[in-house]
Amino acid sequence: MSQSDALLTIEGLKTHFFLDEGVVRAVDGVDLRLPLGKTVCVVGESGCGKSITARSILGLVESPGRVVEGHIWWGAGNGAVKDAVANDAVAKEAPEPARRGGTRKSPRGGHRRVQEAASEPSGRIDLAGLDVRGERLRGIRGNEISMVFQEPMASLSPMYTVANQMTEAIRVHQPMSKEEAYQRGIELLSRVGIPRPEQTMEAYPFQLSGGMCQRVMIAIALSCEPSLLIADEPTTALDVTTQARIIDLLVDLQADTGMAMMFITHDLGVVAEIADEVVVMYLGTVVEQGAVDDIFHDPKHPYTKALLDSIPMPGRGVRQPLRSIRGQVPHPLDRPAGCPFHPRCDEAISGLCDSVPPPRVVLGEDRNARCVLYEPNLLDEHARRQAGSAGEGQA
Ligand SMILES: Nc1ncnc2c1ncn2[C@@H]1O[C@H](COP(=O)(O)OP(=O)(O)OP(=O)(O)O)[C@@H](O)[C@H]1O
Repeated sequence: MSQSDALLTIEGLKTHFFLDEGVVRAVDGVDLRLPLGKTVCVVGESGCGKSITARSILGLVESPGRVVEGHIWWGAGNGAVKDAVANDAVAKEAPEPARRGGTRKSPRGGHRRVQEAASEPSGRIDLAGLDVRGERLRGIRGNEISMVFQEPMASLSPMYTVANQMTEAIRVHQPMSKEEAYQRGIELLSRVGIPRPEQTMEAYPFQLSGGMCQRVMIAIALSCEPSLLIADEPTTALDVTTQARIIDLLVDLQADTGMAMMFITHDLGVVAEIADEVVVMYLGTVVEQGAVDDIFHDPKHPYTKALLDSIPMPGRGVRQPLRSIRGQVPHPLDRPAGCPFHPRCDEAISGLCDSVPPPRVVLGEDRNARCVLYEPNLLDEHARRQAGSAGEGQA
């Protein structure tokens, strides 16, 4: 992926919580890129900062947390979003529907707002620099970038019908009469596979199943035809069959609209099924990012290897036992020096990994890992130092 293909680029993002007990460095130097029109899955054990990274993008981090450093660049550089808009116009005239990735089939011109947003002198907007309560970020949130959360029931108000909530959400961002918004709501509910949308519009959320509520939330998220949908473990609260249906729905919608998707999950099976790229997070940093096949077949970071060793994989053989990752993710208040993964790492180098923050090493155009094992200069220097101190010991 070239720089110009990135819809969202996060650089050195730090989001900290300022507690009486100390500073929780929930996100502590995240770098990642989301390409236009692709699905990027973010994985990692509980507490490693996946949700807070997503919330930081949208300015939804609650006090006492806040973004303290870094950039969240929105809108592709070098006019790529504008190119996508132009391609979109071409796609509308072409007989074939738009393809997965890059451009989008949008009967309503959903990229228009990104184009306006990207028409800054730099071509991109730094979301980290915007006032979290300001108009600008509110305009982008739920308009260009939408989010679907874990708990659909908690995201919908039990006091209002689906129709109330949908029409209100639609009218916040689009100039429509109540009647038009109602009709649009019905269209959206059928699009997310709700069989009797008129009936569902009149229901209260507590009258619907968890899966139906999540479909309603997805319909609301799609109402503005976002360029990016962030889905934060959208199926965790649902039973297995419903989980599979919701994931299929998201994949279909993504292919249909060409929106990019940032999908946060613990489930590596889902990652294998839907991801174009994978971001692996550990204790507030991205330890590896790459194309899904590379990550699964040639993982570089010891943490990625350990995660993959802990799940059943086709071809591994039934007799080979699964290995759990030893130890636990440390609390961010108790962050180890050097590489945060070193106390649990089978490949850690004493005197190096426990003291030197690991560099982010670019391993290919779309591939990077944050680990000293891929930085020959550091390894050589460490080996020289070791040899030097061994020599002194003998003298
Ligand atoms: N309001 C808060 N106050 C203090 N610390 C917080 C707060 N919210 C999150 N954190 C801390 O930030 C860290 C990252 O949390 P986050 O929710 O992003 O993890 P996660 O990777 O999404 O985990 P999970 O997979 O369990 O959702 C955790 O250590 C968490 O305890």
